[in-house]
Amino acid sequence: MITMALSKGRIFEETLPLLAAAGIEVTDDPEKTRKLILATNQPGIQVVLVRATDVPTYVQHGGADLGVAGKDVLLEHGGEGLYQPLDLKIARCRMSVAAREDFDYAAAVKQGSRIRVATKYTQIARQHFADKGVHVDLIKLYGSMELAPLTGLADAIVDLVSTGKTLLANRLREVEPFMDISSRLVVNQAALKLKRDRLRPLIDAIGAAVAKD
Ligand SMILES: Nc1ncnc2c1ncn2[C@@H]1O[C@H](COP(=O)(O)OP(=O)(O)OP(=O)(O)O)[C@@H](O)[C@H]1O
Ligand SMILES: O=P(O)(O)OC[C@H]1O[C@H](OP(=O)(O)OP(=O)(O)O)[C@H](O)[C@@H]1O
Repeated sequence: MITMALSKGRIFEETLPLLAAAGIEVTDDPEKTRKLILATNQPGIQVVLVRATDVPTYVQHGGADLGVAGKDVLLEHGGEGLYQPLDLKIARCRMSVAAREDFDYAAAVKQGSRIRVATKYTQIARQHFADKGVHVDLIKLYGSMELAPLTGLADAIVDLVSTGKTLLANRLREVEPFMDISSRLVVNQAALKLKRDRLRPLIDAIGAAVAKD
């Protein structure tokens, strides 16, 4: 059996056409069933539904042979034990610094003052500010990051931006987009060796579907 880990929502939906191009159809709808193991039209391939942030962990430890995860999630995880053969070019967005409209980010950065940044993406944020030589106090959050500058918890946030609607709705300004994000196919390195005959054609078919788009 080949097991693929996907998260519900945009990753599942945007991966479906790539699987279809490889001849794989998921026969259950994750929005209609409470099942976490979904069958496909191929008896030897199943899909498991996990949290987006858990996909690398499942694949790293062999709970799944392969999966789809955002670059953001992979950078936070570290990518240990994972082979990353394909950028699937789905779930595209960017990682940005955002702040209140009245916060002078450029001046704060130039003056070399310490800034307080709230984020779910502490590894990515730490690396970004280290590259800029900016002193930063990071505050780890698990969601609703937009609230942090509005309540005085932080000067700025590091978060994903796509249309910019979430920032706009909360009167925040994108002050520094710094990384393009898309989702990658990740494969367990041991599984790639042991199940190579089945995994390689699957990876190649998905790769061909990405190239066609
Ligand atoms: N607004 C967006 N537009 C496009 N892609 C996005 C957007 N937000 C997140 N993504 C990408 O999609 C991936 C999955 O996001 P999704 O919102 O489905 O899960 P999540 O809620 O972040 O994860 P979890 O359930 O673990 O908290 C993210 O890791 C990111 O790479
Ligand atoms: O720039 P935007 O298009 O507003 O997207 C950005 C938002 O999307 C993500 O959240 P989440 O996955 O909760 O948002 P969504 O599913 O509502 O897009 C992210 O954490 C931002 O809050």
